[in-house]
Amino acid sequence: MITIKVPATSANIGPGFDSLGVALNLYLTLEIHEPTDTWEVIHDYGDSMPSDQNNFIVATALRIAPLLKPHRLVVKSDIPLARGLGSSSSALIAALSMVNILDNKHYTQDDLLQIATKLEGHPDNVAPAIFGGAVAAFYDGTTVFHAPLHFPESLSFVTFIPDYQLLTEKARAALPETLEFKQSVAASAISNTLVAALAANNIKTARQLIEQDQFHEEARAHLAPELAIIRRIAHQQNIIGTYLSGAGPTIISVVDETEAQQLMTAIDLAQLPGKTYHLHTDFTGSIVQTND
Ligand SMILES: Nc1ncnc2c1ncn2[C@@H]1O[C@H](COP(=O)(O)OP(=O)(O)OP(=O)(O)O)[C@@H](O)[C@H]1O
Ligand SMILES: N[C@@H](CCO)C(=O)O
Repeated sequence: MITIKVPATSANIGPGFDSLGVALNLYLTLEIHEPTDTWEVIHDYGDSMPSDQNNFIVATALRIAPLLKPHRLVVKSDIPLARGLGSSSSALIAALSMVNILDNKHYTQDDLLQIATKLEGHPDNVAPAIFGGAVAAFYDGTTVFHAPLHFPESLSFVTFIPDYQLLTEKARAALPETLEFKQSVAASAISNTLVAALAANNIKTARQLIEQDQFHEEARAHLAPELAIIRRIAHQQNIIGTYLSGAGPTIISVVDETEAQQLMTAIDLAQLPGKTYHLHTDFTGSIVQTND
């Protein structure tokens, strides 16, 4: 049996829209079992999720390798669907890794990134899902350019996951078609300076910028009302900053390890519709294990 393990991811990290992302310690695993006459996908997502060739993982694999031989697959995941934690990206990477193995494609990580980004449309979930850690990336429509993004080791992620879904498609539809030049320059400079501040362990500057997104959070605020609420709660404490994870509705507060529990307690007291977790960076990225 072969097991593929892919981490969750939190994209944008505030002002880094469609560019910055970090892998987190929630995982999807895909077990490839014996060959079968037709595709079988065993999962615990319920009846709304297909269990045959129509399952997103199989359908993605067949887009790349239409003649791939059917197998029995077992999917387990603690990444909630449509919450802004990269569930679709984890499934996509698992599918491509399965093709790589079953069809002997010899894809490199960069090959996986180029294919996954072309399918997903933006690299900020798939890049950290593949490489692990935090990544800065740019996709020009043909090629993905990427580089590791340094996150100070002491930082972790207080993660509020609402109990409702928000499909990325809906959250992207809420975005403006254009952005005025002066605002675009500011939006870009904020993201650039945040990256430099994180790289320099300059927490003071990072704290001033992580909540200054100009690209997407305002346009999506009505779709993820907990962002403003949790920001107000978190501002009572000395944390780095709070942002909309990916396309939402998950809200993440970047905190020093020692401050996490105090913030989680304060968020829980607000009795918002969802659950709070203390997550950490996954530095490994997606891996393939062969179990005899
Ligand atoms: N393990 C899985 N197996 C099959 N389909 C999946 C799986 N995970 C995600 N999907 C598909 O992806 C959809 C969710 O993708 P979507 O991009 O809307 O949200 P997300 O990836 O969880 O969040 P974000 O992209 O903002 O991080 C699900 O509704 C389902 O169709
Ligand atoms: N950058 C993407 C991430 C989606 O996971 C968005 O915000 O729509």
